[in-house]
Amino acid sequence: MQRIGVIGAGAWGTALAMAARRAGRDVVLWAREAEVVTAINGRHENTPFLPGVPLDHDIRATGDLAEAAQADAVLLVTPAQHIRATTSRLKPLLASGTPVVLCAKGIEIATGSLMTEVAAGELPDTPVAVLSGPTFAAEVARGLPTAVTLACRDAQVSQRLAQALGSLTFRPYASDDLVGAEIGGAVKNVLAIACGIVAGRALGDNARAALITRGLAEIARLGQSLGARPETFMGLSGLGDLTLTCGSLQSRNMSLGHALGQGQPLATILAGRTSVAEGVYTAEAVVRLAARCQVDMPICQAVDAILNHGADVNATIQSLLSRPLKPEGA
Ligand SMILES: NC(=O)C1=CN([C@@H]2O[C@H](COP(=O)(O)OP(=O)(O)OC[C@H]3O[C@@H](n4cnc5c(N)ncnc54)[C@H](OP(=O)(O)O)[C@@H]3O)[C@@H](O)[C@H]2O)C=CC1
Ligand SMILES: O=C(CO)COP(=O)(O)O
Repeated sequence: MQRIGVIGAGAWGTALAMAARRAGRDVVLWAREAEVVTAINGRHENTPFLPGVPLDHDIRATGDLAEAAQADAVLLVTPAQHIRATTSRLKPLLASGTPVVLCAKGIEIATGSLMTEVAAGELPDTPVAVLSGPTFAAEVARGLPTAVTLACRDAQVSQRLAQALGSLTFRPYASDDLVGAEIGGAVKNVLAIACGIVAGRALGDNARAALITRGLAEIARLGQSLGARPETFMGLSGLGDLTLTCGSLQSRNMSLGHALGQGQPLATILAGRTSVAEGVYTAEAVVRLAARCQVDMPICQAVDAILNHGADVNATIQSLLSRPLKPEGA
């Protein structure tokens, strides 16, 4: 797998392009916006989405999807709500058998589909993998040590992808639990908003630690109801990503929650941002999925109530604190 096509030149697609270059791969990076192509090819910086990070001069940005699709493997890194449209455009351009790695963290609002379900619908004969874990894009782009889960049903594909992307500072751990990996990545964004709200209300680190712990239980309950393995949630795509994203304002989701906690209206927060906070879109999808699976997820329900139903932050926190206590394992 020498040629890697990266579809989506946001912060994460750009960082993964850098990781693939560090692994010695030839990289073509597709961007939807011409200004991103120009910035990367001309100034070797993704100024709109990853400013201040020098990029490898051999990363070739393009606005031609076909060019990025002519690869030995494709990393799909557009935001979750755009994955279906992007895979639909990719389908006629992809050579048969080219592995597609799903790198977006979210659930499709319109259908409640996981990213692997979207890919199965649009690219039925394509081997897919899920890449997810504790990975702030700027740190990966700068070559700081990072480890991720790389889940794929086909162990050989997983091994080839890990060899293609792995390096001293980017360590893919193989798994075959795709559902577990993507549920962890999607739900942690909602929980990060909750932790941001707690931090923004200055409720303390004890409360944030309790929220992370109870939130991990919610992730595991939902994931296991969908057939995921419990041990996956103790791994990089579960506990690893949850603790990273719930512990740093580098997280777009946590920083959005922090602003909510400080009383800023959601519309005002979103108006001031160009980057995506997937939890804003995933919260409603998680609540609907949990209802279908008959799984109790009070923290995610609370975030959805605040984001989408005008619930008051203080009243929602009080309501969560007033819930009847359960045995710890429940
Ligand atoms: N940033 C990070 O640290 C990490 C992000 N991720 C995940 O990666 C995914 C991508 O996020 P990220 O790279 O951060 O994105 P950014 O917030 O950096 O940038 C937004 C991206 O969305 C793209 N976009 C906006 N509208 C559309 C559209 N209609 N069709 C296709 N693309 C569109 C933009 O492309 P354009 O400018 O061309 O419109 C741009 O690439 C998300 O699911 C995120 O959760 C995962 C791990 C780490
Ligand atoms: O997924 C990420 C880290 O693993 C990035 O988190 P945010 O999308 O909250 O910035």
